[in-house]
Amino acid sequence: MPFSRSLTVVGCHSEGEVGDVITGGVLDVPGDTMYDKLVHFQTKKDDLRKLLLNEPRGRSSINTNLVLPACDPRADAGFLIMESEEYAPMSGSNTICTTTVLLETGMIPMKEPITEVTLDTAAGLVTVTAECEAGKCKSVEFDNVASFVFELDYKVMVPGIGQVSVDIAYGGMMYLLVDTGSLGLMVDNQQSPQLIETGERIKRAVEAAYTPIHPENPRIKGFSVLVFTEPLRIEDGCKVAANATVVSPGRFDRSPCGTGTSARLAVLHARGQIEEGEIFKHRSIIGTEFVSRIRGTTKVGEYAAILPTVKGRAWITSFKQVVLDSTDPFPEGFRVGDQWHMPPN
Ligand SMILES: O=C(O)[C@H]1NCC[C@@H]1O
Repeated sequence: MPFSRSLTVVGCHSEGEVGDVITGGVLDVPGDTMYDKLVHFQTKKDDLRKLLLNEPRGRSSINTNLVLPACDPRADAGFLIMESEEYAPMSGSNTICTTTVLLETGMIPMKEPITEVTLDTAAGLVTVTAECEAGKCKSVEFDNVASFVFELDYKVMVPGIGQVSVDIAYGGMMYLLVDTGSLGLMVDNQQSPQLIETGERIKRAVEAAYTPIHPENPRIKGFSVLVFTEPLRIEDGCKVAANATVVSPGRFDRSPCGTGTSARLAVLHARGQIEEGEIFKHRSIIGTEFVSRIRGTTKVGEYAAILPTVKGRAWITSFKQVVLDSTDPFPEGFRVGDQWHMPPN
């Protein structure tokens, strides 16, 4: 066979966001922690992420997860999250997809009605509780890592827009949160091009002025994602908000974004707008929902932090064998500006 790579991949999406899972074809790599393994892939084996996420095998709006043995003996499995521009330390939609694939394919035995799984991620241990019935994960709830606010109402001058006020928070990835109404915009699919362009511009302007650094793992630094927020509303007695999450290089998260939901909960708590135990439903650009709450509080370095719990669903979409022909001229794929937001030179 002329193939230089052959990978077993289970296709999956969580509330619309694709989080495919590599279940075979990649050997474990050295590293004492999952973050060390993340760095190994980032610096020595980034061709795998590019092969799967770039065209022609991928597209701008997908993620791929790699299941690996856990480093922490308390965990059932480890996994690394590959996104278009980075390896995310943690991700909500990808945790829900990975858990669903691990349980529905029998890589970890499913126990009905509830299966508890501990996953080792680059951001730390994450406990997951899946509601299971007839071989299917009906919902997946994860106890995310401690989330906290770096800055509320940080002011930045954005070329072509003017002064913008942003909140800066960590929810497993580094977030910028911007009130959509403050820019005269709305969370609305019709406004997508404007939201994407504005979001990427704000991100670049804040990046030039501020670098958030995780106090307990300084290797986690710099911004990943921007969330356009809408004010809280009350629906059937619950706090609800829509969001549009701009993932670089400039596309929307199709899910409500689990780490973004965690960052939003940290901001809402810091502003006194939500209390421990209250339900917060976060809606995506396509109207899908994650249900979340604050399960406790803690500290991360000097920062007051919350412990977020987020619940959503995922569905397997395919079982595929992805190959690289050794004569393929694009072993790391390519990007084209009609589908990919190309950053300015
Ligand atoms: O759910 C999340 O946390 C995310 N979805 C894709 C981008 C983020 O990782």
